[in-house]
Amino acid sequence: MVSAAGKLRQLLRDPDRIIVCPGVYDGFTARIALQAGFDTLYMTGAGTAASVLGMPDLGVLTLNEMRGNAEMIANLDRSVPLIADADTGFGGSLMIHRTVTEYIRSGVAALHLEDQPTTKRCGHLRNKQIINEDEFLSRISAAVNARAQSGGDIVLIARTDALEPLGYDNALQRLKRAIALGADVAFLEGVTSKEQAKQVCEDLSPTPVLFNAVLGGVSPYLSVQEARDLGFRIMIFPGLALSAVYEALNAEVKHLKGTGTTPVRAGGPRELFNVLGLEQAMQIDAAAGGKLYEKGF
Ligand SMILES: C[C@](O)(C(=O)O)[C@H](CC(=O)O)C(=O)O
Repeated sequence: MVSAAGKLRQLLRDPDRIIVCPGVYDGFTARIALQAGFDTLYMTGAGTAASVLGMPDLGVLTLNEMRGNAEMIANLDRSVPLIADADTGFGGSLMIHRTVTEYIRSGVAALHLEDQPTTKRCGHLRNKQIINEDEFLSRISAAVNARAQSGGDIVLIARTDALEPLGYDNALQRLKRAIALGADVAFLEGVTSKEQAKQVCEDLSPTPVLFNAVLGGVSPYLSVQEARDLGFRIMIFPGLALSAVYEALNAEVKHLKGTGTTPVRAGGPRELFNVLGLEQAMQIDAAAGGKLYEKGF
């Protein structure tokens, strides 16, 4: 069986293709994206912090929390590769070794590692701090070595947040050196214009470059087609599910609080459970000779 990373590598081999990954952060949002037919997913750290901890994206998640969430999402449908956030790698070289090894064991197809200190913040917030280049490259080396020693595979995405504090040339150099060490994909966080977007894809060619579509963030709005035309090979939408849930639920709780009523809906719990695999659950029981669900629900 081809590994999750192997599947993602196959998709990356087609130079005309852009891999589109809706950002999900739990089983439910992942199932909704899978049902819509996406063939790759992205697990957002910001969304994981929000859903697991009820906290903002400020480097408070531990490896176990992030890895556990990624493992659950990656294994809902193992034919769909999951790209997962690994923030700063959660510590020094030994921790990064452990992070990469455990993400591989968990069935994650790709992870991104960045050059912020462990007291990081979302890349689209202001006044970011940055670790020095040698430290960043040592993170990347630790990841590359861990992959080689694991006997498995994972696509390594080097992310730099150096653009805002240090400028384009410095950020580009970090990415080039990370690629030379064995990173497979480059991620320039917080691209500020379409010209810069095109430039980074050209400057790093033929290495695939990822575009982080944070709606309302510092980067220009790009459609999938525009991102592809600019040269990007992967596009993630980290805030997609978070914003949709926030807007929809915010309106509903306010409505309930204000009026004491909720909207009347056609679909009940069965429709939601169908998205979550009700049919497969029935089949599993029937295949084992069970009669629990033979009359349906
Ligand atoms: C991609 C990202 O790391 C994430 O956690 O999903 C965030 C996105 C966000 O906070 O909206 C980032 O860009 O830093």
